[in-house]
Amino acid sequence: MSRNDGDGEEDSPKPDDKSTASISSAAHEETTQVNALNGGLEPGNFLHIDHKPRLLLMGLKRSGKSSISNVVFRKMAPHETLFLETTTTIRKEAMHSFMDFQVWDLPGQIDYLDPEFDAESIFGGVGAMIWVLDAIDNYMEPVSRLTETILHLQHSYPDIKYSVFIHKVDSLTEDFRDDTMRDVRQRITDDLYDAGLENPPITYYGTSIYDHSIFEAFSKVMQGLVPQLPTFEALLNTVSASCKFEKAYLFDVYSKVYIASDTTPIDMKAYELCADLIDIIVDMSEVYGWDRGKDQQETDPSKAVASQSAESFVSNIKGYHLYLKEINRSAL
Ligand SMILES: Nc1nc2c(ncn2[C@@H]2O[C@H](COP(=O)(O)OP(=O)(O)OP(=O)(O)O)[C@@H](O)[C@H]2O)c(=O)[nH]1
Repeated sequence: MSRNDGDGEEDSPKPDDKSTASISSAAHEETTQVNALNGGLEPGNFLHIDHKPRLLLMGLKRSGKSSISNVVFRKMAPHETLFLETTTTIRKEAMHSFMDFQVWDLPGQIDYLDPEFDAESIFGGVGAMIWVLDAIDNYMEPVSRLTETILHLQHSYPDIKYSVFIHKVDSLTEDFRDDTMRDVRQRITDDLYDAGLENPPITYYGTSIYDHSIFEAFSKVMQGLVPQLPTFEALLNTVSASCKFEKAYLFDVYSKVYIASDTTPIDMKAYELCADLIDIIVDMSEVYGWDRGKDQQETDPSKAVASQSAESFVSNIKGYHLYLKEINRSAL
């Protein structure tokens, strides 16, 4: 697919044009609902059946956890989240990409630090925890709940990586957003320092479901769980250098989370355009696509890179040329 903007630009990229490759994985999602109570979370049952890195979405009620999960993994329109009901069960989203992830949305009303609670069933095997903090609400309680949680878990589960999504920042002015982010960060750092934990492994992101910030933040968190990240980055560096791309991403098409990118700085405008292009391609393939014998592709690497894979080129959109090429795990 290509487009000429009418000012004489040709469809093919020129060396000095901005070209961005988004290389996307064939992936699909599945969702399982499980009972949040201990009885429904027996280790060895579904928890440890496979060793997919697990990512937990935690935070107080109404902070926005389910909205994030629905917008990123189920393509829910952001305004539809206004009608979401309180989550009472753990919701699992599985992402089958170059690496299989599980994302668990934990109900806000359960006290996971209760000694009666079977912590191993939730936190055993967790790679990363995202703490969703509502930036437009009083954040004293979520900050103290987060620090309690980290202090409680740090000895038994020292490998968990923590991220704080300072969420709903679309409702804040830019200045207030920066102040809020600084303040939240300072409070968490101070509280943990007072409790004896210096330099906690926490990363902070300002997020909103109403723009691409949530996808960008999720991508960064996921990348922290990809052991092959340096290899992917090196491969993407090679692709960029050989093809004279300004930036190359490896996307999971269904979530628009990028598993890796080359090591040049992220250009948010280019990322947003790539994400929009993926939306268009996925929507069009749902209308005009055909069954491509997925199983055969998965098992036969030579067929995986055959001509049936999706490919798209968009010329000179806001000064960028976008090239999308579908690959899947067996092609690597
Ligand atoms: N302005 C704004 N509102 C948001 C955002 N994300 C979520 N919301 C709203 O926040 C409200 C609560 O969202 P939920 O996703 O149900 O919150 P939750 O954390 O899952 O709540 P529980 O299920 O009770 O634990 C909804 O009305 C959402 O529309 C955001 O980025 N910006």
